[in-house]
Amino acid sequence: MEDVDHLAHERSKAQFDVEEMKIVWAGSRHAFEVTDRMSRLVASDPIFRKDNRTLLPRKELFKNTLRKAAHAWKRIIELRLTEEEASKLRFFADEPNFTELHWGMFVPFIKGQGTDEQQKKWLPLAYKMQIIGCYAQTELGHGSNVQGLETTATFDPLTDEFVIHSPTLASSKWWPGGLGKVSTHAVVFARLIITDDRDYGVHGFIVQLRSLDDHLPLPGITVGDIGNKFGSGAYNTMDNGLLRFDNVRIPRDQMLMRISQVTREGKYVQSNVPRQLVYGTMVYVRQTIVADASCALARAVCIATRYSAVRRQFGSQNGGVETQVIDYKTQQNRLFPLLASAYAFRFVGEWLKWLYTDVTQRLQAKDFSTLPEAHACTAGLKSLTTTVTADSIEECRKLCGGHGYLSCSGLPELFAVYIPACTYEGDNVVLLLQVARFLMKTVSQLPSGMKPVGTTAYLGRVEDLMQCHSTVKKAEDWLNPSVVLEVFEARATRLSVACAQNLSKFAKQEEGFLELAADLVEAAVAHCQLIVVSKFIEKLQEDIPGKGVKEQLQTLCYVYALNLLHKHLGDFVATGCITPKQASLANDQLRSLYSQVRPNAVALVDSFNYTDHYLSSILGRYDGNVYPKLYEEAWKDPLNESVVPDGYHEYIRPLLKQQLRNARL
Ligand SMILES: CCCCCCCCCCCCCCCCC/C=C/C(=O)SCCNC(=O)CCNC(=O)[C@H](O)C(C)(C)COP(=O)(O)OP(=O)(O)OC[C@H]1O[C@@H](n2cnc3c(N)ncnc32)[C@H](O)[C@@H]1OP(=O)(O)O
Ligand SMILES: Cc1cc2nc3c(=O)[nH]c(=O)nc-3n(C[C@H](O)[C@H](O)[C@H](O)COP(=O)(O)OP(=O)(O)OC[C@H]3O[C@@H](n4cnc5c(N)ncnc54)[C@H](O)[C@@H]3O)c2cc1C
Repeated sequence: MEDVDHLAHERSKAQFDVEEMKIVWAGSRHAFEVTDRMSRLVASDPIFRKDNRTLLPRKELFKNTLRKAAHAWKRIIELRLTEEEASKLRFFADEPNFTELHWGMFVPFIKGQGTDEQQKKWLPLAYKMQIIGCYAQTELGHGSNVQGLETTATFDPLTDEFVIHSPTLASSKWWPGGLGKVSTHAVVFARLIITDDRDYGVHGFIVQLRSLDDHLPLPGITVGDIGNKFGSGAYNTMDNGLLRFDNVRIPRDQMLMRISQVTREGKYVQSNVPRQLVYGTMVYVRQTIVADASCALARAVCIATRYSAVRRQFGSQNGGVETQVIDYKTQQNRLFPLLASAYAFRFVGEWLKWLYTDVTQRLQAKDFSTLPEAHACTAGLKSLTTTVTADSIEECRKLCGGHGYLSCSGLPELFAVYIPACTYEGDNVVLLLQVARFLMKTVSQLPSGMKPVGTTAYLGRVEDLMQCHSTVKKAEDWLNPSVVLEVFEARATRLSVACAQNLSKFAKQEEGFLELAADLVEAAVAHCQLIVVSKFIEKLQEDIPGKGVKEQLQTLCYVYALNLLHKHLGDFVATGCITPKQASLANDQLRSLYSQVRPNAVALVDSFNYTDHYLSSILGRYDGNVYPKLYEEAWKDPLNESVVPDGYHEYIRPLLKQQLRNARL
């Protein structure tokens, strides 16, 4: 097969230093080097092959995942990889499996909620994978409403134990990843009941589920997989599980006791910390999901951009070549905002990581003041970025036309793997309602002179923002960060204030919340979009080296903001932040920005530095050699192993003969 770069011409048009942009995308030179090394290590190892995933029956698929996870662990030990390198290796192995929950939730939960003694006991076992853990919170009948969980943990003072029990079918644990077939232990969320029969609400407990000798469930435990999920391959590599307890006894010291304790005498002692800290692992994971959203979106956009540059339709003159579909303004209008969103989510993800680290340090110093904001930001940005990413993967599939529907485009499996992100770690609507509560609380405190800080600081300028009008007079006026920021702040303020005013008309605030939920969600989205826009603008204040790199990012930042403005025109115009004329100027400016993105588009997706192994897409191949490889791939399908298909003699031949006989009659 020829070895040429079909996209070389595209790459030659780039107006910026791609190698420097790769470093901006990775976050630092060090991060770039680690990511690059780990992605190549995985790509060159045949055990991490994944091109056959969608064709394997579930049992084989699952066994193969176990094999890969074991191999990944072996390589991590052999190569003495650091925690950072190991997590990148798992990321590029690119197959959801139990280790995500072990490292991503079980370990962080013990770190966050365990006492020093508990950490000393459990963490070394978990770090060496001598035990494998999962996070068992959700139940068959209860997911979003954590306070409604039914599993009980009743203290027995006679034996100094907790008795873990599933009182109803609805209380069966349902969904935890890694639970179905692998985990030996789980962090179990259960209602704490003490001898006085008082219910102290949900707490976390470490429960051993399976024997460390023969992997059989321990007495009183019923455990299994919940069954096949959406799509082929995809998330079916994960053993999401079900779990029931029949009066299972665990020692008292297996309740995670950093936040609250039960003494030997059965006394409940609450540390001087907010009870919401029991939800801390969710805050941590939501923050990581935002960073993952930019990776998944970038992956889909990389495939769609490269393919749009390869694919040609219409426009041939005098027998010449047809037009590259990336040159159509409609294609650009659908694709370039997604490219801009990938970068926007990357930077807001970076900032959220900083916010999370900051709040963690404050918590250690017993400063809980920024916890509500950290909760609102992680919940809101998790919701916003996963919703957009899930929708955008599907849009990228459509941008690739018919070929996008082939498994080997990589997009169907990516979509199937990604969409549950809109549900897990908090349903996206439920999370936006949490943001709305935070906003309503902030607005209600304004009259008392309370100065909002952090991401709600803009609400402190409520009087100005309720009245301001954009000064834009010509299209280029939109290319000004303060002009853009002001309209996003004004829109978010006006939507929040309108909700607060409407809420005040209800005698009972909770009734108002239920009735106005749809408006509240819109106000929350406006607030979250403002955060993303403002963090992109802040990123551009940094010193960014490399020829043309900052200019490209500036262009993408305006594409991101002006496209949002165009999509939510109703909000911006109805709240009087901009006039219809200014909206039309924004649209003119957006079109002209697309022309600036166009020559750089392929280089901008090259800057993600994804290997062909990670992309697993023929349409998104680095060399753009799409048609020969699609042709080759078709012949690999098991259906093409024989010229005449199995079933011909039973079903096709008799049918044809019957039709022939009928025709003769
Ligand atoms: C092609 C192949 C590709 C392969 C790719 C492979 C890569 C795949 C992608 C990456 C994979 C990433 C791994 C992810 C694994 C997923 C694992 C999933 C795990 C789970 O889902 S675990 C279960 C998660 N469950 C939830 O999130 C439940 C959601 N519900 C809640 O969080 C709460 O119940 C609530 C927040 C909705 C309500 O809480 P509560 O009842 O207590 O209610 P109130 O509303 O009354 O709140 C009281 C006050 O507490 C504050 N609060 C609430 N939560 C928090 C918090 N977390 N932190 C701080 N404060 C919190 C509220 O704001 C209230 O405050 P107020 O001041 O009193 O108003
Ligand atoms: C792939 C996957 C992996 C998972 N992994 C784990 C895991 O490892 N551990 C674990 O414990 N759990 C896990 N979960 C469970 C997950 O956390 C829950 O599914 C999630 O929290 C949503 O809860 P739910 O399913 O109860 O949805 P529901 O709350 O029943 O939502 C159903 C619908 O009702 C709406 N709704 C609910 N409440 C409200 C409200 N107050 N106002 C307005 N609308 C509302 C929602 O928006 C949604 O449209 C996983 C789920 C999936 C899909």
